[in-house]
Amino acid sequence: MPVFILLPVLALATLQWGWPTHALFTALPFPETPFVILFLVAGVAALMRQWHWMVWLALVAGHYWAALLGLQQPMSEPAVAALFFVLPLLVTFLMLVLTVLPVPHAISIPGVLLVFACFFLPIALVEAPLALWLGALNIPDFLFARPLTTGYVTWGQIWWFSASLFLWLGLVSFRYARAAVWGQFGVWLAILLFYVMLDRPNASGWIVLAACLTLLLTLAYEMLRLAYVDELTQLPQRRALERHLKHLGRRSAVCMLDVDHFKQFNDTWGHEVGDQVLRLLGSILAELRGVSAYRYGGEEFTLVFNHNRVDAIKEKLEEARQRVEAYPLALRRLDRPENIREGKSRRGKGGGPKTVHITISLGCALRQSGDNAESLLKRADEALYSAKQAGRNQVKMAQ
Ligand SMILES: Nc1nc2c(ncn2[C@@H]2O[C@H](COP(=O)(O)OP(=O)(O)OP(=O)(O)O)[C@@H](O)[C@H]2O)c(=O)[nH]1
Repeated sequence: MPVFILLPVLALATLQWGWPTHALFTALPFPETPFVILFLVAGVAALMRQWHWMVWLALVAGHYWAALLGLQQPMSEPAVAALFFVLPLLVTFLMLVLTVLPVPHAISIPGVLLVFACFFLPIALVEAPLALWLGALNIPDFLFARPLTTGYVTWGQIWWFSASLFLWLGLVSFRYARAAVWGQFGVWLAILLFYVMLDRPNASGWIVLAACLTLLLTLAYEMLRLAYVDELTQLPQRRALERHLKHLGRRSAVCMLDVDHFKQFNDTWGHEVGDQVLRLLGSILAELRGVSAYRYGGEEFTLVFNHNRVDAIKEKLEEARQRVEAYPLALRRLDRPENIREGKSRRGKGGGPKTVHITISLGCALRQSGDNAESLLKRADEALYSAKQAGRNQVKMAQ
């Protein structure tokens, strides 16, 4: 899980509380540091074609500018207190919307408009008569009360932040456990931290640095996954396998496996269902303990064992074969009727979605003296070929 993406924010929070007077926090290298860092990260994101981060960078920049313009005066001024109350609510809301809804490409007209909106909306709040609006809304007084003797955070903000925190935790743990959402969560945490450490020197600048570092880590993690992880099955792909094979121990084994009659399966059920099968196979292989699974390419997968105990290897491969064979694959989507009337007439006639079963063949080679990665894979491939010849749905060990 890419939790480490939150490290910059957690480190800043820890340092701020542990060593609030540390020289690091007394000054930034130069006043424009946050904007320079924002442009640098935007440059890296553009170089990597990760345009979706532009909207987030615009929002962080807009928030920073709004904080510089509106939150540098005493909190006793009603306009400042109102901005302090409303700005985090707006930014949190925008961040949640940007995480949940699809964002247009940043180099399209809607994308550019969104980048501008995310930058200027927080700044526009500085000029808006917020104190007047809040007064007209008849918000209960206790929401403006401060529960802590230090700092300025109000009960209203605490409620809002807590509700948002639950939403974020739901997003990162259930629907999307992707690095991008952890990065977005990290940026939000950085903004949250700003309101807690508002009275510290250069708080707004340090928050921008923490948010930018979070985005950089997210970018690095996303790029690493792009290079090493197969998008369809979520297994490490061939490049990762090659690295593993380079450092293979003397006692090891490699197994090649592929789906039986997969061409026929694709022709019968369509490529999309074929993809569904590969995804399922990926998740079954990923769950096997004591073995590293890779997508070799197409419908071929590779398993690498860091030992050469034949019985244990055979048992594990047999376990994989049986699990795949026993798994009932529901063909819900393709079984869906062409028109509504047909669908209605079928309903209630029982049966549920059609299920199919697939099988795999496996060939395994134990590493022998003089074997290199290439020869080992070749022998495993030959064993796979003999499993196919022997009737498929079985395990064969190379001689
Ligand atoms: N859906 C889907 N199909 C793929 C993918 N990669 C490769 N294939 C298909 O896998 C099939 C492989 O077919 P073959 O190599 O002839 O093997 P097979 O039909 O499985 O026959 P045997 O291996 O002898 O049992 C081809 O039809 C490819 O199009 C993929 O990512 N998705």
